Amino acid sequence: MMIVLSGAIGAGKSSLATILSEHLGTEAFYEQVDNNPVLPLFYKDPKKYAFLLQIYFLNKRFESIKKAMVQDNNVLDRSIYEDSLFFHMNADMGRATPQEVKVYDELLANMMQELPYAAAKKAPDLLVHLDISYDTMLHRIEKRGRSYEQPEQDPSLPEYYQQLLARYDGWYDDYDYSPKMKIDGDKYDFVENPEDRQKVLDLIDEQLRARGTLK
Ligand SMILES: Nc1ncnc2c1ncn2[C@@H]1O[C@H](COP(=O)(O)OP(=O)(O)O)[C@@H](O)[C@H]1O
Ligand SMILES: Nc1nc2c(ncn2[C@H]2C[C@H](O)[C@@H](COP(=O)(O)O)O2)c(=O)[nH]1
Repeated sequence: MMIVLSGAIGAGKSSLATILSEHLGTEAFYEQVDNNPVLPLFYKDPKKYAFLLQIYFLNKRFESIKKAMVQDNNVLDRSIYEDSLFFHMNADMGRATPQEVKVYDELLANMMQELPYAAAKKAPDLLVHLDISYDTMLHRIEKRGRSYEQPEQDPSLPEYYQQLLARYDGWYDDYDYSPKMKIDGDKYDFVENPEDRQKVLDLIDEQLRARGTLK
């Protein structure tokens, strides 16, 4: 069983990946963040580092998907399908050149052809999208405390976060690589509240059972 999680920054993907993998007895595969040397550089100088960061993420994501595919059961914290959303938004903000966009889009398309998803042999069994409001996003980013993501470090970040959330709405509506479901990340505190956690796990189990993925 392969489950992929999606959602904006601070939506709760890593937290839910841990909870869900423990619940299902599967392995969680996390995005490369704390040991990512390019991420702090990107936040300091997005125009200079947007393309490099994107290549870094794409390479790490591909590596992680290859490792995940070796296991039969896994949960992936963020899907490869969201990478392009981030990069195109940054490009639209003038942080990447049309040539960089072309190279990236072609590289992504090439790499996607190598994934078993492409042959529809092993599309994810379910995409679980964590939907959050802007206020929740800011609160969670603050709670987690990565310094380079804090709006006090850079007054342009609130606008960046708002744009990102707005793009996610359309992205989720258009996503059609696998079955999908949305969880209200404002409503359920699956990190601190055991009842909410159980409700979220029940919602996911229900979707997996309905599709015969979970007996
Ligand atoms: N549903 C939730 N309710 C309360 N706190 C949450 C929830 N989801 C995540 N958090 C908290 O928000 C912060 C960001 O969560 P994280 O799982 O790292 O998000 P993501 O991986 O999507 O960026 C963490 O401090 C986490 O404990
Ligand atoms: N420019 C991009 N930034 C990205 C991408 N994927 C993740 N990120 C950033 C956003 C956060 O600051 C951090 C980790 O994201 P979480 O949602 O896991 O907190 O990395 C990307 O493709 N491009």
